[in-house]
Amino acid sequence: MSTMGNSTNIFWQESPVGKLERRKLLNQKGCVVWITGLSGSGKSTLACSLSWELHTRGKLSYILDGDNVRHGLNKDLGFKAEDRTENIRRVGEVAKLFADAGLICIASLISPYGKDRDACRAMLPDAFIEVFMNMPLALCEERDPKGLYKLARAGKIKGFTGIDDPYEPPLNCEN
Ligand SMILES: Nc1ncnc2c1ncn2[C@@H]1O[C@H](COP(=O)(O)OS(=O)(=O)O)[C@@H](OP(=O)(O)O)[C@H]1O
Ligand SMILES: Nc1ncnc2c1ncn2[C@@H]1O[C@H](COP(=O)(O)OP(=O)(O)O)[C@@H](O)[C@H]1O
Repeated sequence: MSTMGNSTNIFWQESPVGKLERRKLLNQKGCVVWITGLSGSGKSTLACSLSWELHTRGKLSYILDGDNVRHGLNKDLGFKAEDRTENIRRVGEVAKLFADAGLICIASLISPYGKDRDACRAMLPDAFIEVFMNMPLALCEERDPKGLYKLARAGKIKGFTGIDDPYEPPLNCEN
């Protein structure tokens, strides 16, 4: 029996089909590619290219994109620090399930805080590849495909990453 968080008296249920069986069936090893960077740095573009490239090679992948996940699972979350932390925690847990299922899970989120990314890495020993889109703020702001930097500079969006909210570059990424 284990006690975790607010759930008590819960028991881990084993499954007859395990990670190794799934690995054999799919002929691939599940993992998480975690793409972090400023808005406009190219996270979604890279996630899509990678997913397509894997598909053409017969590898099963799935993209968890911050914008998309915020339309459903995380629609209750905003952009204050604790909401971003919860956003990353939930996506980390979902990514862990996908990796356990045998997929190459590509998570594409700003994920601005180092401690939150490190917590996800800790959940996935040997299966977490952190990719930093190391683009200067000025370039992202010049691209501004959604017009959000313009709104943030005009004070119409508060707490925008890189403008008036922090982005902590990774210290231990894989690229
Ligand atoms: N305040 C603020 N700061 C940053 N980004 C904002 C904000 N408000 C809305 N958006 C839009 O939300 C997208 C980022 O969502 P994420 O879930 O990746 O953010 S986070 O990881 O929780 O920080 C981000 O998408 P990308 O441009 O693809 O990064 C923006 O379109
Ligand atoms: N390698 C690249 N070179 C030039 N432009 C790019 C590159 N990657 C992405 N872009 C462009 O930058 C903009 C932001 O890319 P996007 O993938 O939406 O970023 P993010 O998901 O980080 O917000 C888009 O207009 C996209 O076409």
